[in-house]
Amino acid sequence: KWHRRSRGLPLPPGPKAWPFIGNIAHMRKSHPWKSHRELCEIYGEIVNLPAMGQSIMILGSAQVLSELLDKRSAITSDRPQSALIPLAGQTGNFSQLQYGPWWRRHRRAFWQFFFPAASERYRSIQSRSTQVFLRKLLDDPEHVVEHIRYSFTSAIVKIIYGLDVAEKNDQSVAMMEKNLEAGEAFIPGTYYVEFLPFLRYVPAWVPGAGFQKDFAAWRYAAEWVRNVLVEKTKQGMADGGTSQSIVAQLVGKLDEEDPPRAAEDFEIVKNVSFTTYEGGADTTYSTIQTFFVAMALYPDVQKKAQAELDAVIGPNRLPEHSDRADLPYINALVKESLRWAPALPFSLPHRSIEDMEYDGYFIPAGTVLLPNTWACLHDPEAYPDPDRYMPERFLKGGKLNPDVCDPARFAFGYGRRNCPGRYFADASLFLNIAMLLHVFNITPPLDKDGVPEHMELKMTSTTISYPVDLRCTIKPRSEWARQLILANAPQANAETHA
Ligand code: HEM
Repeated sequence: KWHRRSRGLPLPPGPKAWPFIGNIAHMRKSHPWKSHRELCEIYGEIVNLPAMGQSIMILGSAQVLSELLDKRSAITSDRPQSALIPLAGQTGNFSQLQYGPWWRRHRRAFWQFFFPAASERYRSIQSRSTQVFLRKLLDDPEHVVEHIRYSFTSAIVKIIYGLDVAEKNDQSVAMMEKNLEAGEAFIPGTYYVEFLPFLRYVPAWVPGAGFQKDFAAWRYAAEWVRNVLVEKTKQGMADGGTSQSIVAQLVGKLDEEDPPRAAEDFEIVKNVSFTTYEGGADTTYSTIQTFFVAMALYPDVQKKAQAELDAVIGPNRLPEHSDRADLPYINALVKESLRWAPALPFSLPHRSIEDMEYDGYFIPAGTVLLPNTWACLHDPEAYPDPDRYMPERFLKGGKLNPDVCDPARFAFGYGRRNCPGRYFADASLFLNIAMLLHVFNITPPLDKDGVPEHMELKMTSTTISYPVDLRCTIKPRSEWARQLILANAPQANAETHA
């Protein structure tokens, strides 16, 4: 039967697999995108790496990604269904849904608010949250990580739910943060229940089953975010406070004449709002953090960017979205920040739903396809000297060079599952980078004697990867920059609404 299915074609090559556990050791390696690139150097652009009875293949080149995930997207856009998804409360996260009509309804509901023109509607909210971010950095530069988080959360929660987030002790933020922690469960090999699903039935009191407590807390947080925030928006719709939000618009379209359909659509409202925060939070957060590290390590790049901002914007105002076309170097910085240390180095796994052939090899239906995004963005042929942060690689004659492959092509994923929030994310990155560099100098951390400390880029080995060390010195460029921040800082929300 196998011979008929495969038509005698071999599986792609790969390292020798152990009986039953297969290549699980390869899956559990730290920074697997680096070790998997080494495997591709030995075996080729597609490597067979079965583990625990599951067919798994690494896709390690731009060519194979384009052929399998973009061109054959109709049969490679499914997701593997891990036992961890329901355990961690992520059943409502549509980025985890199987390819099919139910996923498509979610994606459509999302896309109507985030296609390129729709994404422009959020520019004033993005500007406001970035201005608050500048003010927070001015007052308290030590807590840059918390300020990045607050800036993104306040913008996205306003857009999705129409709610204001308090600066401190906001219950919604605490719950969303707890829910994001569930991402840890998906780091391959963290929990054995991923490979031995029967473990999910072991009660929490059994020695060694402490993981059940982690999962219960994540499930609680996920359900809280899915239900409570949507209810708050519905309450706010009565007095108009939240009526511009995505949730309010989706709720307004529910067909009350058809209760079963309305009930399904309401589930989609809850899932889409939940996924918007999950999809955008850690990714944008990671890329902005990477940008801070790059600026501290590459002062020449920073100076060039500031020279461009001085010439185009000047000292009397902050950059805006409408300045984008006049700021090619800043645009190059956005691209290089997405490339240098991608937020999702391994993207998200895809899964094939039909048998297929590629380059003389057989790829059976049900294979998990792992895209090595990091390897493509660090391919020395496409991006010479890839470990160096060098925005100039995207420029020619002072303009963006269309001949250099846009990192967005890899960083935002592939085919029908590619990131539907990419236009929103890109606008957010541009505005943050332009505003930050216009008013701040970012340099390495100083020791107690004021001497710059050693700094390097080290990324976490997690699905969404971010810099391990973000200590840097952030100071206003001069008195005019300080005044500009103060003059533009909107009042942040001091009260908790929860
Ligand atoms: C720098 C920022 C971002 C990066 C690098 C990024 C990257 C990605 C990647 C690699 C995927 C998986 C694609 C695939 O499976 O092939 C993805 C999926 C997704 N992203 Fe983003 N993303 C970012 C920001 C955002 C934002 C701001 C939002 C929401 C406003 C968002 C919403 C989503 C959603 C909903 C999915 C799931 C799509 C699906 O499965 O159909 N992302 N993103």
